[in-house]
Amino acid sequence: MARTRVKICGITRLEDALTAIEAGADALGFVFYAPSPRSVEVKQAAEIIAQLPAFVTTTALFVNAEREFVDLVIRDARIDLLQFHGDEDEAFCNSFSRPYIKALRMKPELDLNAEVASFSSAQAILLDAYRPGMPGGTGEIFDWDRIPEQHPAPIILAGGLDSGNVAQAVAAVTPYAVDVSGGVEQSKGIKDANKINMFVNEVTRAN
Ligand SMILES: O=C(O)c1ccccc1N[C@@H]1O[C@H](COP(=O)(O)O)[C@@H](O)[C@H]1O
Repeated sequence: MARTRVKICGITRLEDALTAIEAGADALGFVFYAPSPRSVEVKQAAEIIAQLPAFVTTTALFVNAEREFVDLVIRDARIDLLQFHGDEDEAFCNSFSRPYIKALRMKPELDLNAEVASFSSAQAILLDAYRPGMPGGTGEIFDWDRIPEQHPAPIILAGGLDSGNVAQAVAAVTPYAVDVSGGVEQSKGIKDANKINMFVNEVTRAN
């Protein structure tokens, strides 16, 4: 079985980015969604990213952003991958000069196979908890049994993960990667080094 990749999302400070990389994270996420408490300015993200070592994937998270804004972020920050967390359709997601992952929120009525099929150009599908009125970052888990054993695409598991449940999540779902934000924070937008280290260690232990 391939090693489960780890993405730490909601980075707002260089020290948190470097802590995550030192701990062994594969990818960092930057939230370009103003209502989020983890939202970053483009300049702020660009300055952090410019100081990162090689071989770390940088991800820009958007929620129903204007095309011009996505292009501006790509232009001004060294972004490797886009993450669309809103109601964007495949044509929009696939129209930029970067690969993308599409987040699907696990609404009770969601037809997962059909949704995944409608984003066949995505590099991976991120599955997150559903809470009405919140596009993500809920800190809540969902019923992992809803994910079929045969994954229709590479799955990034998200939603309420922390060092106390991530090993169980990896064992249950065998995702391509896990994504965490709130579970490794000391306060909104500020990461906790101990929590990051414990989280990555738990993923490693589960592999
Ligand atoms: O983190 C946010 O504030 C956020 C806002 C809007 C959309 C997505 C957001 N975060 C993503 O949500 C999931 C789960 O987060 P958590 O671990 O439950 O806090 C993750 O992919 C975050 O990147």
